[in-house]
Amino acid sequence: MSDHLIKIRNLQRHYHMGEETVKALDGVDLDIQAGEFVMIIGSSGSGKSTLMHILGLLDTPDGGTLEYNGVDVAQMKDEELSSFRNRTVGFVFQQFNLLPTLTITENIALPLAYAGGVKEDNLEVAKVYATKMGLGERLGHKPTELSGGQNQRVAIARALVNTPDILMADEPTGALDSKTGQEIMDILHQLNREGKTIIMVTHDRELAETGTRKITMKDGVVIDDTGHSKLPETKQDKRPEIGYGIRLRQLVMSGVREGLLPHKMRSFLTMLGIIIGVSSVICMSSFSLGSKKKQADQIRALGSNLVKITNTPLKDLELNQARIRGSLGLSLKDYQTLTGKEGLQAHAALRETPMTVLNDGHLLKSRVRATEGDFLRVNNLKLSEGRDFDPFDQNFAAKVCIVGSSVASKITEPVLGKTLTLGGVPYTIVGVLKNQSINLGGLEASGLKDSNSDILIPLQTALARINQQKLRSQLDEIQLQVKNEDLLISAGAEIAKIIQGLHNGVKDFEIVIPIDLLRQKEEAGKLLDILTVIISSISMVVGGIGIMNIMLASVRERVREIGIRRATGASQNNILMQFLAEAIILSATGGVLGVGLSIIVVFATCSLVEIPVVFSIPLLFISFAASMSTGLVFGLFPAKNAAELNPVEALRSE
Ligand SMILES: Nc1ncnc2c1ncn2[C@@H]1O[C@H](COP(=O)(O)OP(=O)(O)OP(=O)(O)O)[C@@H](O)[C@H]1O
Repeated sequence: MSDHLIKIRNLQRHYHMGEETVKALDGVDLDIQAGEFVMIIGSSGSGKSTLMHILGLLDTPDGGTLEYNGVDVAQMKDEELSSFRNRTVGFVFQQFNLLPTLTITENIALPLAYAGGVKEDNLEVAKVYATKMGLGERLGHKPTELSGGQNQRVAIARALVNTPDILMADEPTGALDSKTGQEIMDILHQLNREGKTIIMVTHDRELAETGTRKITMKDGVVIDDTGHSKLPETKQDKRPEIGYGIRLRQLVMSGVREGLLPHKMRSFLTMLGIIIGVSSVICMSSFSLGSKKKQADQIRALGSNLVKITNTPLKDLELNQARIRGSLGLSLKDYQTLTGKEGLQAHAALRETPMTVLNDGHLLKSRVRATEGDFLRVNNLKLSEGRDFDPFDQNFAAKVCIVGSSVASKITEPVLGKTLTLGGVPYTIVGVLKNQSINLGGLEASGLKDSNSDILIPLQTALARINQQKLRSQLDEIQLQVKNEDLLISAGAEIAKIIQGLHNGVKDFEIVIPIDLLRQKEEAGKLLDILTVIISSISMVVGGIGIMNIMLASVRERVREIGIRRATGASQNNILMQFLAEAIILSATGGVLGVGLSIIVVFATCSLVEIPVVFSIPLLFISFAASMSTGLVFGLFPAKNAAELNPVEALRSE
């Protein structure tokens, strides 16, 4: 342990400006003991402030050694240096160096925040110090609302709040009138009497005489050193040791208050890229999910687990060749063969039978379809009244029909039992179908149609009437409903094989699996999804660049603030985290606004175009996380810039 509080040997600090080298300190040797009141005097440019900055560990020497209580500060890392500035020294500057956005209590509490204190406690301690300095009435004021003398008292309170061993004052009365200056000097002398070591730079020769020791500098060296008597070291109350570092909540709050709130419009515009990126990806995904769900629901509403075998109408030569090769087109035999297979839940056969339909002698626009099997069940059709065809109707080719809801609406009540004339032959209405309100936009290729304008007749009745058409295949469609949706594709392949065999290899049929068509559409839609992600990512990158740009500007604007924070004990890490927190808050707020906006847009649009509202919850979280990461990635460079600023240069900036 050294006898001296401070011991410096051959201290050098040179500034290089082009060819020229300014030797601000050119070999200073000095020992300072605890309890001294050291006045440093000298002409302008003699190196006083430079010495003070090096003593306060705000600047590093180019040569020589500086020891505090025998510890060489050259060995200290940034965290230790910052902790030292925070706890061992307190600075008072000529220009006060208070943060204009903070109240005086908050300014005084700043070193406590970097000492890791709890905010509420910090403010209480700060109030005690403010009151000690006669500022009890002005606790909630901002520095711009106080006089120069009051501001300097705030600065002294801030310097003392962490009960440092040494107070360093650089021209503390320089910006004050003589009366106020005297008051400040009285405070410093009182502090010295209480045991505080004080090192003060001054131009004032009279003031210089009031210390316990006077050091005169010229051209970077000490030319005179008078009056240093060994003083009894006084014990000072130390604050209990607490972990060094600032709390995350305080970092976030200072980011919001000093970085974002003073520039609300700028902050909002900066967020726009993120808002657009996040909301566009969520909206596009919701629209795509919603329309997929709607189409899947529609397909299921028209009969789930369906495999349809449709007859391919052939013409002329092709038709003749097919018949010569032994294929009669889709036939009852095919139907009977297929329905004998396992794994089916229900089945139906269908033949389109275009006919003129007359109701009471008036033409009725409709589609006549001859059916066999569980046509109603397979196609998810329900009867609103009457009955389905029974085996008797089929076996005896009964002239009965079932009408769709819109056909029924054109017939005078009661509909059941009425007669319609189909192709000149009267048919009795035995059943009426329930209305099927389904919008088939985009899925016509699946062969799905609503049945409201249909008139169904028994297949055997139709075949009995039109058997003479030799070249026409018996059936237009066979519908099979399989038990297990997962087996649809394999069932389709198997069915194709069977019919190919029955048709002697003639490919005059087609297998349609409606739900598979939807899957194929989804596959095609993936390109759009990828495109959306790419566009959103570009938007995020643009947003990120916006954030980086604004953060760089913010760092440039706040260089002095950074210097003040460093002087009160902020480490490089604290500054880095502060600006990073600010960038992340900016982007995360953009993310939240983007998510909020997308929810509004999705609800509004979906209700307008009648698609179900579907959100991918993981995507909401992913988009938000992506926005936060954008802030992290693009905020890192400006935050690093801020952290690496030289504290002295930062303090000197205007
Ligand atoms: N960042 C810098 N770059 C170049 N030269 C510098 C820098 N900082 C200080 N100097 C020079 O170093 C010398 C000492 O400066 P310093 O500020 O320590 O003097 P001072 O005695 O405190 O002066 P004053 O009383 O006018 O404040 C001066 O010549 C100054 O121009």
